[in-house]
Amino acid sequence: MPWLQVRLAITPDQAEVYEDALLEAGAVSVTFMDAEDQPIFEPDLGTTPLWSNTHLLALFEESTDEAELLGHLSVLTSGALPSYQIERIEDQDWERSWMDNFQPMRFGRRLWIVPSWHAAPDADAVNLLLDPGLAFGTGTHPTTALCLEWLDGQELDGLDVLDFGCGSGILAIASLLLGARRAVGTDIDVQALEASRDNAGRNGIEAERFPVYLPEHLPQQQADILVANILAGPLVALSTQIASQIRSGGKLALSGILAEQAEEVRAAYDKYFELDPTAEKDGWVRISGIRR
Ligand SMILES: C[S@@+](CC[C@H](N)C(=O)[O-])C[C@H]1O[C@@H](n2cnc3c(N)ncnc32)[C@H](O)[C@@H]1O
Repeated sequence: MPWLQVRLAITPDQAEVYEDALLEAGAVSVTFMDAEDQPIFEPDLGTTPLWSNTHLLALFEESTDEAELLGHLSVLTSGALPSYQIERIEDQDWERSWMDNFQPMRFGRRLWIVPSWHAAPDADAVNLLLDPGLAFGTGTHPTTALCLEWLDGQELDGLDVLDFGCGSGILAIASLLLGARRAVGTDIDVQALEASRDNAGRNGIEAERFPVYLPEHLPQQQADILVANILAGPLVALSTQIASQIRSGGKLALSGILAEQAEEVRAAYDKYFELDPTAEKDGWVRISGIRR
């Protein structure tokens, strides 16, 4: 059955009012989505935080009259309707209509991230097929992009990689497709581990080449390459562990760090690594280096 989908661009403080108004206007479902692939980390207990730019997607039955619906919403929100889009969508498409915005992207020279439902623009490139599921990591966020560009520039043939905070598995899978022998992923979120396994399968990577673990079960092995796109706080707290999981001469790339946090993170890693100059993209940075 086709549906009428209303998409509203809102800020977190508007969420409750608009969710209530949409339900009252007859929406059969209301979903919140990140408009910019921004991570939300460690919410305070008892809170349900939303992204600073959130999209609210509401589905109405196809027979719903658009003009009547907008009039009703306008009254319910005291005339302050935010910017909106209305479209008619097929039943099988509605959950995934947002994916239209996720297009193939190239990182560095060889690597493309290709949504799993899209044809690869360059069949001869290194194409990573991705369906992020509920986990973070599509390449649209600057922190992921910084790590993918770094990986594309490395000689990874035959190396072992550790992806700390693997999310969708994007960095580990990219490493494997770029020639790594094996990648290990770890994440505190079981949905991320599931998404990583699914995305590995989608790229023809056998489970033995990309085992994933909750941090408490992560084997204490040393990798040749370690990537960690987490956040400055955890990266500083984890610096000793992260350093212990890279062999001498191995390489590290960290991201999830805001430009103003770069010095604090560099200070925590400086004693273990010969650090490269900090790379920056849209206010986020990457810190990389070689294990002493
Ligand atoms: C910004 S996402 C990065 C995902 C993917 N690696 C990427 O680059 O797009 C950070 C991920 O780290 C995970 N995470 C946060 N703290 C962690 C910790 N202490 N140990 C392991 N994973 C952690 C989160 O659950 C999330 O999936």
